[in-house]
Amino acid sequence: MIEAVGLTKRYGRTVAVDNLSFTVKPGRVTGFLGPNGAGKSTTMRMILGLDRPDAGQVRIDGKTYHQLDRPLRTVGALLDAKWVHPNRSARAHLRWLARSNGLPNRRVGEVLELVGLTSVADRRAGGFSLGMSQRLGIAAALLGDPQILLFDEPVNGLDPEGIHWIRQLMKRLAAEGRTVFVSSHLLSEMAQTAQDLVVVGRGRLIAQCTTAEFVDTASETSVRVRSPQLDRLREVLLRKGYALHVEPGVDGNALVVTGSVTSEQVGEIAAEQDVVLHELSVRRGSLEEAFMRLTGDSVEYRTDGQGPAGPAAAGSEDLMVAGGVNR
Ligand SMILES: Nc1ncnc2c1ncn2[C@@H]1O[C@H](COP(=O)(O)OP(=O)(O)OP(=O)(O)O)[C@@H](O)[C@H]1O
Repeated sequence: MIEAVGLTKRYGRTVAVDNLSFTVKPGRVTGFLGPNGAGKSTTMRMILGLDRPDAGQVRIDGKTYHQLDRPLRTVGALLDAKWVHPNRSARAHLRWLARSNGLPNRRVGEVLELVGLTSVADRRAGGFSLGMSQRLGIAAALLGDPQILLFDEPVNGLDPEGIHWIRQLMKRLAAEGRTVFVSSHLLSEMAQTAQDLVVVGRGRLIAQCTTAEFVDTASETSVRVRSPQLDRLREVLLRKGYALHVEPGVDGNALVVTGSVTSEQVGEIAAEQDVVLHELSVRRGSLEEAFMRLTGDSVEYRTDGQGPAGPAAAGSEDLMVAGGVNR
């Protein structure tokens, strides 16, 4: 369990992390999401005692990192995959880490096997591809068999096979009852991996909830309907005040009904009017859509030429409180 309370970190005039409180539970993968510069790496560094908070605190199983007797046995982290002496082999690097942390040498062979690096373990780590370096970083994080794992952007630059491997590994570690906290920009990746989310913007908490709650509250669900009597259905729905648009498709035109609408409502209206339906499907919003909606105003640098945006939008927070996302 990781618990942050009022965590704050300033660099000169920049407030990198601003009164941030959240909890990361065991047995689940928790995604740490936020736009560039939102304070994710700074938060991870404070969890690991690498940066000192200006205010607030963060505890790992009730203790600060510096209070842990054997830190590597409690918490393992992948922060920077290239943090390894380039002339050392993967095995030598892990042996050195094991020795300096009082961990048994046999763990080196075990973690090399676990991350699939056994066959290249005696090669110079400096010649490793990014994917191999990520695996070595993960081997180092797992060396002390910790119950808590932190991964900062673990899938950055990886090919689909590497991404799939990391996704499965994180799920397995959580299924073993460990606490897995992982930051990423890749929303579709997080949607497939994380059960819980901590979402930040400009150092402040935007939401802490399950991934499903986040998507449901912050993005729009719509109903798609196809019918040989589409014009008639469209007319009735418009008369009843539904918002909709026509969507051309390979299987003919469809109506997409938006707003607070259920497939039951659309289906019943069609039945009342004796309109034959060929399709009635619900489309859920994506994590990406929800994320853009809630973090849109807290993006530090934009590509629309407007430069730095204002502080984390009060509007976003209103939306969350209203929707009950922020717990
Ligand atoms: N050592 C530092 N000195 C000065 N400013 C810093 C330092 N580290 C981070 N910052 C600033 O603090 C803010 C948060 O940065 P941080 O790297 O924690 O964000 P992030 O969410 O991890 O971003 P990214 O997704 O781009 O990695 C940014 O404005 C950044 O420029």
